[in-house]
Amino acid sequence: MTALVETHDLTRRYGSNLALDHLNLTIPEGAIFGFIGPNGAGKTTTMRILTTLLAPTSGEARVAGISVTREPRAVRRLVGFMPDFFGVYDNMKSWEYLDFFGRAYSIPAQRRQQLIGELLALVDLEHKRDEPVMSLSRGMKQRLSLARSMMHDPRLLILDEPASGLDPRARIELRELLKELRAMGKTIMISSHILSELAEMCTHIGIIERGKLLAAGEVQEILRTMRPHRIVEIRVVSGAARAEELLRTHADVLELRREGARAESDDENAPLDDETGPHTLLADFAGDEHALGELLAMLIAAGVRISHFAEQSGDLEDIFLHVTKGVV
Ligand SMILES: Nc1ncnc2c1ncn2[C@@H]1O[C@H](COP(=O)(O)OP(=O)(O)OP(=O)(O)O)[C@@H](O)[C@H]1O
Repeated sequence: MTALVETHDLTRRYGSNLALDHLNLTIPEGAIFGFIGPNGAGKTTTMRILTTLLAPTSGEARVAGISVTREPRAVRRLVGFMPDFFGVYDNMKSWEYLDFFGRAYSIPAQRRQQLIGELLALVDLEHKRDEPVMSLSRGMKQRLSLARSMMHDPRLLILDEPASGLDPRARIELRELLKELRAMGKTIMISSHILSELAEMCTHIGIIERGKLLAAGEVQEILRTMRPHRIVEIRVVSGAARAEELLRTHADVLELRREGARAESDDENAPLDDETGPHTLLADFAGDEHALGELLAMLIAAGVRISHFAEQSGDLEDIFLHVTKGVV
């Protein structure tokens, strides 16, 4: 994949406050890139620079190879921005709101009409076409704002905290919408604190803190490299006591837990009884993929019957805490 966004030593100061500190970021074309960081990490600052709303103190940022500082007008044609707050114009109807921005982009009247219809359909707001913007729910306003950011058919969509303040249903709708946009060939950069939300909808993530990029790459790759070791979930239908015995003495099993077991439980050390099963065991496993295959074969050869044997996916929340340990 070629990079649509590239920053090189991007730095921004507000007085003595270093908001971005030599940030080197790459977003491949076609990616949904999740930009994760705690409050004040520098997410909005980065996004404002990429949308040409803010100048960097030093360093370079390019969209499709075009410099945001040298050719801002050309960059603006490529980028759609949805800020973390919804603009005013409350008295306008939904279609008028889009029409207003369409005029600002000098889109001819006839094309504008058609485009407004298409965009309202895309964000599922056709039924609100003639409703005043102020009567829309927060989720609907977000979607209208997203439609607005797409009026000029940008290649890159930059969405600042689009999931904040949305109820779970509106979040799912947003996620579906992002998938659709990706299928349309858009590259999307999205910021959030809601890490587990991003894991499901992003192809790539970058973790930023205090203006520095701590980790970046494909979601699966980050999950793999950032996790110290894998947790294997094993559901045992019969032979649980034998399974536990074998796992406890296995060199690659660093720790073994019974799912649902309480640490203070009296019978924690009593052998597992198949009558009360099936039992789920969680093994903290330090071996590689090959060793994992061997482990399964060994359990089966020992007569243990297993209905489920899988690596826990681990979520971004864990990784985020791991990467930013003690610094947040
Ligand atoms: N206009 C400004 N003037 C002075 N300092 C600013 C300004 N905008 C941002 N900052 C500072 O720059 C740093 C980065 O802020 P930024 O808004 O980019 O972070 P963020 O990751 O988007 O945070 P949040 O998740 O809270 O929106 C913070 O320390 C913030 O206080």
